[in-house]
Amino acid sequence: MFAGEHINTSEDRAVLHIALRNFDDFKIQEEGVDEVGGVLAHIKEFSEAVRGGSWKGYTGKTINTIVNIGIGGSDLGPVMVTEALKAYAKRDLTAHFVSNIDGTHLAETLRICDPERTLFIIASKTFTTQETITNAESARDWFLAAAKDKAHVAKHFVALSTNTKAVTAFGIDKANMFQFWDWVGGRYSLWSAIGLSIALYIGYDNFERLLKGAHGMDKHFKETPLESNLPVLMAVIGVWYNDFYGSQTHALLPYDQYLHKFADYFQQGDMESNGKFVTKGGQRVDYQTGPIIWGAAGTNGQHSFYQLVHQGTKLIPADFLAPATTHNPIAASKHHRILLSNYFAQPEALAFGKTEEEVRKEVGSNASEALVKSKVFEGNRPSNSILFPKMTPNMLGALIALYEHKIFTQGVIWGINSYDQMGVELGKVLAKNILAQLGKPEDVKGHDSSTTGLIHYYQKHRKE
Ligand SMILES: O=P(O)(O)OC[C@H]1O[C@H](O)[C@@H](O)[C@@H](O)[C@@H]1O
Repeated sequence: MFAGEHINTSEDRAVLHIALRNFDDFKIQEEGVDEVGGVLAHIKEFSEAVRGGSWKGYTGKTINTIVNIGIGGSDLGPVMVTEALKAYAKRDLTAHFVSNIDGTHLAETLRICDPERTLFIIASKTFTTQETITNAESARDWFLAAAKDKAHVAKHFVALSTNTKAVTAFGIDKANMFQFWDWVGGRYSLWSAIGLSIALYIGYDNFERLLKGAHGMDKHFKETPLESNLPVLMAVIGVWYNDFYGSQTHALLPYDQYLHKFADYFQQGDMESNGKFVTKGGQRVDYQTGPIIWGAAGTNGQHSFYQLVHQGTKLIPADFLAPATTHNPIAASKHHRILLSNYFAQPEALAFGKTEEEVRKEVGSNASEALVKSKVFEGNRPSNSILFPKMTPNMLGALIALYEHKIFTQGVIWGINSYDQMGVELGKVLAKNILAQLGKPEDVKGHDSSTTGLIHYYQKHRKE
């Protein structure tokens, strides 16, 4: 990976998200790598102009709202990072993220935007994704309904993409385009131009700290002996439970409200990378590959799904993550102490449980056998605990890179290509065919009885 080899074999591409945060440290040979510094300089210049007020809207007002329009890797990274680092945000710049094609997502966002002070960021590696382009066109129509003159689009729309031709065809000036390259996978792209919304929200200096934190983990991963290599340790522990103990999922449980989107982010990062059933050589695997990633911020999960985690019939390896120091020490950090006491207690309970003997002592001799049995915790349920000083840009960068390299290592062990995503294509093609048939019942052709019946029901009951 670090040498720029085309390890994304099906697409004949290098995998070089590490080059986006390299700061000329590792020598990397690949076309475009030498342009990373220029794009970062453009991000710095632009974010400082918007945040400093020198970039004005079409009526001369400053920008106080950014709307990132993108989906998947062009949305989830910026969403997770801007939430995780909200403590570093200027509170006079609001960030919104529109991803779903459901008109509700854009409508509810535009309802609270002022066209004179809103900057739209059209984020799309391919600049062909149907949801993003449709949302971008509707946002442009909304803007022009107020601004009237197309010349004003340049002040309120920028693009993040590898596809210059499509960007200019959409009507965004090349000067307002922030470029990245094919060797940046969508789910690994928050370090690239896709991170513009992050730089606008927390400032370029903090965005750079995020990059440098990730670079530190890159160096650790590249240089540390396997037995002390954090991504490798997490990878092999995960393979151990996934492939030798049959666990089907892996829970990410951050005891930090700022990290409440962490599991959402790695649903794409892990499941779109390692949700594969064919090896790079084309053989169907006869072993388990990528786990189902899920999770929620603690302590909320404890009041939702921990019953199953503790006493269910599923083995669920879990990562518990927490900062030793909070950004919000309200009530003299009483809240943080309670949060952390739970962060320490849950893995202990999962590992060591409660024996029948301990339960009997608690409930007394009159208790029914059924009651005693229902209060036993079998324990022996595995978890990793990750504790770090504070949720800072540098630490978040290191944490994300830790998981990126864990995913890489597991993909290597499973012999799969972690960097293509053939599985997202079929649904798109079928949807396109169905879209063309939604007019009249007689247009509906070539589907199974269930799909046909559903479409006919929709055609009968819709009110448009
Ligand atoms: O950034 P784009 O090109 O709009 O793609 C958005 C998303 O589309 C698909 O779901 C996949 O290809 C994802 O990997 C990608 O992140």
